[in-house]
Amino acid sequence: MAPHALDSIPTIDVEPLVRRFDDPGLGAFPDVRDVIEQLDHACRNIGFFYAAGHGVSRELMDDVRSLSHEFFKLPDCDKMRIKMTPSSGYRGYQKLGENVSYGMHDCHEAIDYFRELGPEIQDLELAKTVMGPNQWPENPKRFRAVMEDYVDQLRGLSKAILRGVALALGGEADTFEGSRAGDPFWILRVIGYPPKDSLESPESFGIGCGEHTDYGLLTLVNQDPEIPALQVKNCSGKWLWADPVPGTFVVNIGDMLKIWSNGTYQPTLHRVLNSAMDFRVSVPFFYEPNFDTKVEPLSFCLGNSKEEEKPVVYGEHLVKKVLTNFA
Ligand SMILES: O=C(O)CCC(=O)C(=O)O
Ligand SMILES: [Fe+2]
Repeated sequence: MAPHALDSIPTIDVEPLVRRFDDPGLGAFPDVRDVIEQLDHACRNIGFFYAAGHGVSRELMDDVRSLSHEFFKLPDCDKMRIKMTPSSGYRGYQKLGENVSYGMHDCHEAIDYFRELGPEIQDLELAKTVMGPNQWPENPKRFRAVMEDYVDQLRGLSKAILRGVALALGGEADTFEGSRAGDPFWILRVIGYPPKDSLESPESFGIGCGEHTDYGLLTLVNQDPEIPALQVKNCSGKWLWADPVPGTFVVNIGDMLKIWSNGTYQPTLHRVLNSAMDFRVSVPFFYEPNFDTKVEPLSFCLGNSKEEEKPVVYGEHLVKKVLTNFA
């Protein structure tokens, strides 16, 4: 079935899925079935939705963003103490304009955190590019503890949402667990976008983050309220605003879900515009497959599309993207 162009991004109350996620009969509850239907509709037709009823407290979501604002206000010399370099495994702080999307410089500054890899993965040649401990700033003092708690909670939430996605695709609830994504890689990006009037050349720097799809499984974005910035391209090519809805996450699917679903669920192009008068913080959390997993169409999705999706090893896809993301 060809996707149907939506004119707005749906909101899904995922509460029944989160509350019952460990129940062996998950897919049989009427309230969960209702969520699954909505997930299927959103993932087929736009690849984006707002998640409400997710159980992560407003206080924690707000704290993550306000600590990020505090960090970005520090003098450059303090921020550069946790500078990202190839030898830091591309973990750490990047100045304004260093990040690149499809060859274009993005107008943002950011800190990247990646899951630290276990000994079995560290021996893989491929893993060497992104190896290394994460770099935590000395200030704000609570930064590390809050971000680590946040990552733990978002891992749990992503796993619950993916059980719903697996059921929506017609598989077992644990399809994205075990050797597929049971030991998931993850990325946390703490991003700061400058206000429009601070830009030397708003024409060339108006793009906070160029048009792209996300490369993993599921992304959960926690964005500042009241600053419209994120835009999503629907399947008729129209840009829709993903305006902030306080207390919700903007959730979108990534390239790996396209392969596993054999094209049934499409990752959607999106971008960020720096058109606001205020400094904007957004903190996307990327929930990914296991680092060494070969991602290939699920058996029950074979035949869904005219052309079968080609398999990729997730870690290879990640490393390729990381190496082209920096100036
Ligand atoms: O800033 C945002 O809201 C989203 C950023 C984004 O799309 C990304 O980092 O992949
Ligand atoms: Fe993105």
